Amino acid sequence: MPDAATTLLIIGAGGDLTRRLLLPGLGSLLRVEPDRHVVVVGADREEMAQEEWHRRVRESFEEAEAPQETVDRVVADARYEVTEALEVSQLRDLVESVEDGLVIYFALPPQVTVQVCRLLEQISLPEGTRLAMEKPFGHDLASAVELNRQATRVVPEDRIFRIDHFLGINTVLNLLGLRFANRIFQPLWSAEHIERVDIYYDESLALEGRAGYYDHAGALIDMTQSHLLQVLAMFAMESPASMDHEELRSLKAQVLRATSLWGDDPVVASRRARYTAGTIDGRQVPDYAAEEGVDPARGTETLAQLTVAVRNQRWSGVPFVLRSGKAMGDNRKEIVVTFREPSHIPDGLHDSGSPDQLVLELRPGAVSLDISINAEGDPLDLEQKRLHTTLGQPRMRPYGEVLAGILDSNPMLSIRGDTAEQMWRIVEPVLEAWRADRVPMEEYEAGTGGPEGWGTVPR
Ligand SMILES: O=C1O[C@H](COP(=O)(O)O)[C@@H](O)[C@H](O)[C@H]1O
Repeated sequence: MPDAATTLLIIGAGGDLTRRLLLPGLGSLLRVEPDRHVVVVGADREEMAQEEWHRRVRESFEEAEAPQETVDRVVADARYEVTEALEVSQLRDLVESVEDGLVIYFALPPQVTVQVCRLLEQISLPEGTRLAMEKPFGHDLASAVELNRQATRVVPEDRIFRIDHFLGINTVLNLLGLRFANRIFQPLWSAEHIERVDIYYDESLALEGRAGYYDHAGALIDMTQSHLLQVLAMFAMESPASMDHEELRSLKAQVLRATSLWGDDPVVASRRARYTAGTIDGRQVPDYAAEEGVDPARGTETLAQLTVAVRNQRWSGVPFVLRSGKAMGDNRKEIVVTFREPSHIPDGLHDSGSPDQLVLELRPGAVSLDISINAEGDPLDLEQKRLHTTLGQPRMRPYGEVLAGILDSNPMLSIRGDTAEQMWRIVEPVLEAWRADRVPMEEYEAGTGGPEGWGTVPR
């Protein structure tokens, strides 16, 4: 951890993301590394009293259980600047008011981020300035290309940090250890032994007051285009020689370049649905179209399923099914690896009839192996049994891990520009097909497992 101070300048500091994720994430990092020297400067166009900013920072840090001494020190250095970031003179004043190593954190929608980047080009930034950007990076492939072009005119690519907090989730990072430090899995990790891979991120949460953002994004952009494709890349990439960030990011980019829609057809490869009124854990959830702030005419999906192929020698013919939804009955957040049938089962051995499966629970963290063994009775009668272990508690919140990387100038847990473009390339045909209504919008009752028949691989 470097001794030098970093200024974390959050543009869009008044928004929901700063309060819900960024400040608590930073607090959790300070819990683990209480001596870190960071000056938190919030900037937004709305007036906010310094006391109010200090209160928000303090509350978030305390909630994350950062030590009191650290909280007091960081709060004392923190400040808020009323700034219209789309005014170049105000932006210049803001940047010039910062003394120490600067990270500009765009807690803004992509359309605004690109405009601020354009203005930054006209401003002389302190040496070594880093940019950190929230997803989505652009709203389609063309805008992602433009955002990348614009951002790299401000600072070089290795100083741009595109945030994906899933890369800071311990169970996602654990894919590296599980795959590359265990002889037992290395030879099995290919189409020769694996029949299919399902990546689920079903949430029982519904809109939670986020219609302003979510109704424009939908499940596909909110989760699949970003987080789930990153999980897929971690799952399917080739083996690195070391944990070098450039190598890891290149291997992820390589696998995403090889990824395309199943059957090369968005109609075959995708499904979408929206929740209707229902009950989740005794809580009444209204029809999505009736949620506050939703424009029913927009036709936003709250559940998306995408089947993709990774077209290389390792994965040829294996479907990867990516699914995520809101207002689901279960918080099913896991990767299910289904192995092929054994090549031969001796006559007289009574198999369980169920395939071997490795289940990697992302939240909460656990690993299970479902295999056929004799549990009781006739020793030649097999049944499916689960070997199960839970993972330890994460040392900090995912945003804390990601922020540590940014503050230390280590891009390992952030998305490289070419990768962001690849993720849009994969989903863009689906978005077009959905806009043209070529894929029906299905419905599911809130609190259920989604429409019937999902989860099967399309033919
Ligand atoms: O980025 C997002 O992620 C969350 C799910 O991640 P979690 O760490 O909170 O489980 C999702 O609910 C949200 O809609 C999305 O924007």
